[in-house]
Amino acid sequence: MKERLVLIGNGMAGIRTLEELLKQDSERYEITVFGKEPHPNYNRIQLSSVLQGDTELHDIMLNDYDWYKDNKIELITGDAITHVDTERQTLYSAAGVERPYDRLIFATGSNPFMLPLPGADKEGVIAFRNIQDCETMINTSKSYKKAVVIGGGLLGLEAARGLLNLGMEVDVIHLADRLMENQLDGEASGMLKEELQAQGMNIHLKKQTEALIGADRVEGLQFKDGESLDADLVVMAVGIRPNIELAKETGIDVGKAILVNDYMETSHENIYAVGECAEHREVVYGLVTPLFEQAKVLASRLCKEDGASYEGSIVSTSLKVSGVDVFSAGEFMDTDETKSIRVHDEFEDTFKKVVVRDNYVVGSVLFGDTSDSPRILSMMRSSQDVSGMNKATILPSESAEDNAGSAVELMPDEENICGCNGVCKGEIVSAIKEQGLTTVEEVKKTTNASRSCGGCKPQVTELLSLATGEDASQAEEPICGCTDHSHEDVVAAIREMELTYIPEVMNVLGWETEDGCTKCRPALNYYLGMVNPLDYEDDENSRFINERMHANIQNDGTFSVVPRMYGGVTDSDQLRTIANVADKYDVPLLKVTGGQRIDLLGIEKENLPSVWDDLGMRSGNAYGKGMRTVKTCVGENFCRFGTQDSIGLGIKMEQKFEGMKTPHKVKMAVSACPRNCAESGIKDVGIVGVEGAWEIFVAGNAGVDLKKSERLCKVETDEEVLEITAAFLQHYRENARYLERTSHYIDRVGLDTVKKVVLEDEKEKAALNERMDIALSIEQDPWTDIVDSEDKQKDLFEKKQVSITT
Ligand SMILES: Cc1cc2nc3c(=O)[nH]c(=O)nc-3n(C[C@H](O)[C@H](O)[C@H](O)COP(=O)(O)OP(=O)(O)OC[C@H]3O[C@@H](n4cnc5c(N)ncnc54)[C@H](O)[C@@H]3O)c2cc1C
Ligand SMILES: NC(=O)c1ccc[n+]([C@@H]2O[C@H](COP(=O)([O-])OP(=O)(O)OC[C@H]3O[C@@H](n4cnc5c(N)ncnc54)[C@H](O)[C@@H]3O)[C@@H](O)[C@H]2O)c1
Ligand code: SF4
Ligand code: FES
Repeated sequence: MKERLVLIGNGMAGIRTLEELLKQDSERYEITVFGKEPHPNYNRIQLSSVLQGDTELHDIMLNDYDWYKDNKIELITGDAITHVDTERQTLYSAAGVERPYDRLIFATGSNPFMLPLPGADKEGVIAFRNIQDCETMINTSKSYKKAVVIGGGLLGLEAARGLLNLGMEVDVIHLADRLMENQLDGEASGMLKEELQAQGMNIHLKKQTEALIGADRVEGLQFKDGESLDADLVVMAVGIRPNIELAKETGIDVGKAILVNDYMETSHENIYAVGECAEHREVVYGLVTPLFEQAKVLASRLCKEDGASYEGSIVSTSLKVSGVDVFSAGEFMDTDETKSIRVHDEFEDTFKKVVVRDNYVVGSVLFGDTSDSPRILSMMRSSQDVSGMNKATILPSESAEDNAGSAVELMPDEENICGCNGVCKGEIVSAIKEQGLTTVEEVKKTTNASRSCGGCKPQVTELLSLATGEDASQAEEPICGCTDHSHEDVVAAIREMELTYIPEVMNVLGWETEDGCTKCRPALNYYLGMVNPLDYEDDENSRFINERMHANIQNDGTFSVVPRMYGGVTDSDQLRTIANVADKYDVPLLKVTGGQRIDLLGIEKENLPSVWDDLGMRSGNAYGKGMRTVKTCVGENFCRFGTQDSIGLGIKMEQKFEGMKTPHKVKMAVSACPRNCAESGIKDVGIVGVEGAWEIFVAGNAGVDLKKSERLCKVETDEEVLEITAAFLQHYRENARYLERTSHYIDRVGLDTVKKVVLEDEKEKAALNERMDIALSIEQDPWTDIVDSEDKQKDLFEKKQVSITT
């Protein structure tokens, strides 16, 4: 019989230990994992990127449910272990689950430290540690304005940048006299403060909070110096505390955390600890690089008695805030025993400092240009004696590098590229050459490089380009972890092999998982529908919840309903109907949207079909990957400046493209003069009236990644606008990757490529229009469809759903 191994804590260190263990001996243990959070293992580090709008929540899963299934691991999520009986070698959970163990791993991580201030229990006072915190911040930003972050360390500043991106006003309250005082000296910290202030953060140093004020919800902060500040949201980021209560109650020796030896063994036989909950040689780590090193050692200990030992780690950090490059490692402050080399370039706004003690590099701080960080870290890790070196060469100037080749090219093979996962240049290059890797995703899968914070992705991409001779930044990436096939491969296969349904695509292309995942299923559903519009039967279960319910789910589980109003025009009958529906269903909030529509918020799920029926209006498709709205200005009908009928054209466009499905949402606008009141300059398709003609702009984007649209052409008639818009959108539908906005698509392929087809090739323009007409010919109003079908209503509103909720 196999030994039973139980892991408490389904986080980054614990699961990395299992991954390493499975690599060494996949058959040795029968494994059970308990995780308090209701998710499979995700990349906690990337919560900052999710908050900053660079990544979606569904992209940060490291091991989805299939991974556990495929490796025969029993996973129990949303349930905490509350008691360990070491006599009976049995664990007990909060939900009453009981499991025996032969070996037990504590990987319980940390809890965020919450300052015990009066008022700290008020609504709106949170930490930043998990998916729920991240969702709370995103949702709060939709209704509130003022955020205050307490703590100007790594976490606080990453949270503050995220909240700024979400459109909130942000104040950072910091206790020390400089930001990131655990990582930066005064000079670098001062430069950081200036940069963050320029980005819009209000930073308060040497400020101590005395109380949080407000009724039920937080309304402000009271400081020790008598000052106060308004706040709708307070995020505490003042450090973490190892989660060791359970270990303590079990009788395991603890100090600051669970005490472990060089093999990650605790004071109890067959009980181990790894990650932030472990204390090794008086050090508790709070970064993934050392935790992954511990994981490797523990895995080898679990496989053999004479495995490697853990000797401690040299840690380095980088702040993940876009536009700010900061790196810090080891001893960064000057002392009587150290000397430092420093270069402060006030023209380029960069600062570099390397600290040397007894002829060894022991620390560094880099600001503005962190390209030297892998080399410096490598010198620290290998304890390189620099006594014989010309000290100036420790910090080479950029121009010297430019002449001699890129920094990555010049690195020796043993130098680390990926700090988080400890992967050196030689390892990556051999993997690329020996296994014929061509994409960053493949390198990530094979070597782990770039799997955590993603900070090393540019270097990995450069190595790929150097090794393959191709520009790897343009390489096609696999759709997701279920397959090695790229979006382009899959679309080509669907066309060439005439594939017609999702399981067939997965089967023919050798998918690695049985049912795919939340990334590939919606993409395949879109591609199949795009290639075979007349024959493909849409797979509702492969859609995200909003698209399946034809309404937007809100933070309290209710839905928002936006009826279609072509061109943003309504009349008194429609308004009366909407008002009657709002009264009948006690709609808590009626709101005019940015797209000039009326949003009925707070509708209960079971009332959706009757609300749609009572409204008698078509769906505004405000929830889907497809055409959303055409916003219009009043134009020549009423405006003094208007020379064109913007409303008329807007309505024609909206009627033509209503229901169109696209890789991502598409927003349009028509303004009747260059004053641009309908904001045509930030839309996927924006039309602007000029004397006797229309200018067509494309690929604009509002939101987090603000981008001004690019001018496609100028035409004279409404018909030409419709024809060129259809050709442009069909080109986008056929060639963009699923979830790629028009702005990213044009960035990738270039506007000239699109112009050649859409403007210069009459035959292709006509063919694109024809294919667009076919696609549009099958679109039906989804609300009417559901209202008219009892079966569909039962299916959607009575049966329990298999959901893709993120
Ligand atoms: C927003 C953010 C950004 C970060 N950025 C970086 C970065 O850029 N670089 C870096 O190196 N580090 C970063 N970190 C730190 C890094 O994420 C942590 O060091 C790492 O996740 C710790 O791993 P762990 O497995 O020890 O703990 P965790 O990932 O916290 O996992 C522990 C898990 O155990 C569960 N658990 C606890 N008690 C029980 C119980 N009794 N029963 C069942 N389950 C239990 C917890 O719910 C948790 O899911 C960041 C952290 C945050 C919050
Ligand atoms: N990029 C990264 O590597 C990264 C990003 C986020 C989080 N993390 C890790 O997550 C963990 C938590 O991060 P953190 O920034 O909360 O911890 P931290 O301990 O690094 O920083 C906490 C900061 O809060 C300040 N502080 C403490 N009490 C305060 C008070 N009363 N008022 C105002 N400020 C106060 C401290 O001066 C300190 O600078 C750490 O282990 C960190 O390394 C790392
Ligand atoms: S865009 Fe020009 S025409 Fe339209 S409302 Fe504004 S000023 Fe008037
Ligand atoms: S350095 Fe963080 S993933 Fe490579």
